[in-house]
Amino acid sequence: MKGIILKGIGGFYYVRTEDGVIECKARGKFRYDSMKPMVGDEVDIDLDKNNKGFIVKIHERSSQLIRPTVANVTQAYVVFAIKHPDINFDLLNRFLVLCEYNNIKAKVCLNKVDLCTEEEKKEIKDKINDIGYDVFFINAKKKEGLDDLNSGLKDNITVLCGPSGVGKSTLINDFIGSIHMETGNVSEKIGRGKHTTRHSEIIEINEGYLVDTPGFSTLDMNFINKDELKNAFPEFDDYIGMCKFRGCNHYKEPGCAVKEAVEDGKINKSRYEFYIKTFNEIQDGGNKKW
Ligand SMILES: Nc1nc2c(ncn2[C@@H]2O[C@H](COP(=O)(O)OP(=O)(O)OP(=O)(O)O)[C@@H](O)[C@H]2O)c(=O)[nH]1
Ligand SMILES: [Zn+2]
Repeated sequence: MKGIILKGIGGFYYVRTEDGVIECKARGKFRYDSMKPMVGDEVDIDLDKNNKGFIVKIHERSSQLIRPTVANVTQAYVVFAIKHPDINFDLLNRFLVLCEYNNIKAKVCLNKVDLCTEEEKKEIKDKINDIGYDVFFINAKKKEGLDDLNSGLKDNITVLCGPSGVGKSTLINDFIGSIHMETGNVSEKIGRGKHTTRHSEIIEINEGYLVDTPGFSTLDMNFINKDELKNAFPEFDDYIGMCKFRGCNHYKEPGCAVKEAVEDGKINKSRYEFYIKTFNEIQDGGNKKW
């Protein structure tokens, strides 16, 4: 039987299958393996003669986050506030690069729309669309503008990320609150303390899954090397193979198609500058902690 791990506590894994959620243990081989089951894993399970579940196979992962520890996240809602705190574009770019690096599709959610004017909205939207990402304006406090984000959960494992104070917890509660109201199971999710350590979990919602804690906290600094960095800018993809030198870093090399595209205004200049700044932060040859 196939399923997906919703949560893991104390050696037990709760696996969503066609026949409901089944409590499973991992077969011995996984305990000694570096590849332990993770929340989000697609697994095969067997039932023994006492109807106890065992994980017998873990399918290949498309992505693997460390904090929270969740496999196969497909999508990130990258949450920033329009104001309070103001958008820090450097930080936004970091989140976007981390998403690309982790093979996760990013959608930019701009919260606290109640605090800005239409002109301000347009200006920010143009800027973010220009670097190639969709923008969703929301008011998490009043649960406004959430329809597209709610329907976007379908068929995805979604994590919310973004800096402190932008409304991530409010938004997670908006999503989870609606589902728990539907199922009448409100109590479990109320009063989730900020400082209590808890296991992460993916919550079934709108035919998809939502990671119930924010990911990529600003403290999460991933390892990334220069080639991985280059590949984390989707706007460079159109120019792959067009630079004069193979393995061009789009930096000081002559005949660089990416640099030409920047000069022609086809690639956003501030994103390119962010690329160069980050490139310089990464030491030659090896991985450097951001
Ligand atoms: N004006 C306004 N305030 C909001 C909105 N959404 C959330 N807030 C407020 O913003 C503050 C921060 O919200 P949180 O949900 O705690 O933010 P967070 O991103 O989870 O913050 P951390 O836990 O520090 O990472 C709270 O006081 C919220 O009430 C909104 O749409 N408009
Ligand atoms: Zn180049």
